Amino acid sequence: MKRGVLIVLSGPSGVGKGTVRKALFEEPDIDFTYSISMTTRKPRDGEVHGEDYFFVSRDEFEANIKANNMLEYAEYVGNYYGTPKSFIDETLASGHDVFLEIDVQGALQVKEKMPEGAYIFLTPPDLKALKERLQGRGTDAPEVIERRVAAASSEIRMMANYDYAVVNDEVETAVDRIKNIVQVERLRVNHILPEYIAMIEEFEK
Ligand SMILES: Nc1ncnc2c1ncn2[C@@H]1O[C@H](COP(=O)(O)OP(=O)(O)OP(=O)(O)O)[C@@H](O)[C@H]1O
Ligand SMILES: Nc1nc2c(ncn2[C@@H]2O[C@H](COP(=O)(O)O)[C@@H](O)[C@H]2O)c(=O)[nH]1
Repeated sequence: MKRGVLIVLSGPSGVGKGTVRKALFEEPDIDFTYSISMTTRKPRDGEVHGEDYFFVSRDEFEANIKANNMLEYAEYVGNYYGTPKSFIDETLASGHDVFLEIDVQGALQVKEKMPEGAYIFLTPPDLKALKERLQGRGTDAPEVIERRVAAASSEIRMMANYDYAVVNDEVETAVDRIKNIVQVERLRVNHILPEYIAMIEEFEK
């Protein structure tokens, strides 16, 4: 069976990753499996355990790190965030595409381990717009917003390590750009070749 495509959407906090991901998942021709992250951050109003995140204590998160259960993890503005590993392996092996929405530190860790994925950096039109989006979201205290904007400057420099850059000027345009990227990914030799190798091995038995 052909493995699924691993799609990693990353970029600074407040750029619109969650907004773009939700709009993408509503498209009728999209059938990606979302990887639910684990975090020690407290839930925001309306966030649901097991849907938005697995909300856990610091002790529980650290036990998962020790048990080697995390594909990647990062400490971001005072909290742990990470991707449970077994879910990713099993979903890709079953032929389903997996979509990760994670920060820059985490995305680069995943790229080291799984270079075959599509690494997409979502970028704001400019830093003023980024700050306004964080303020407009109304979920973070002013000092947290300052820390997130400060982190964005160095994160944007890390764009060089990604395969694709998508500007989130308009949500619908960003969604279309990501859909085009995934179509190209399906044509990459590293996605198609393993199926042919398996076919040849079967044929030569
Ligand atoms: N293209 C856009 N134009 C204007 N506002 C946008 C756009 N995309 C997202 N936003 C707004 O920006 C704010 C931040 O978006 P969102 O929460 O999706 O960002 P995020 O990158 O997922 O943040 P975090 O990494 O902190 O979870 C939201 O209020 C959202 O409505
Ligand atoms: N390295 C990881 N980063 C993650 C993961 N899940 C989410 N995130 C990123 O953390 C920041 C802050 O998120 P918020 O929900 O508190 O606003 C943001 O950039 C997320 O994309 C993960 O599993 N690993």
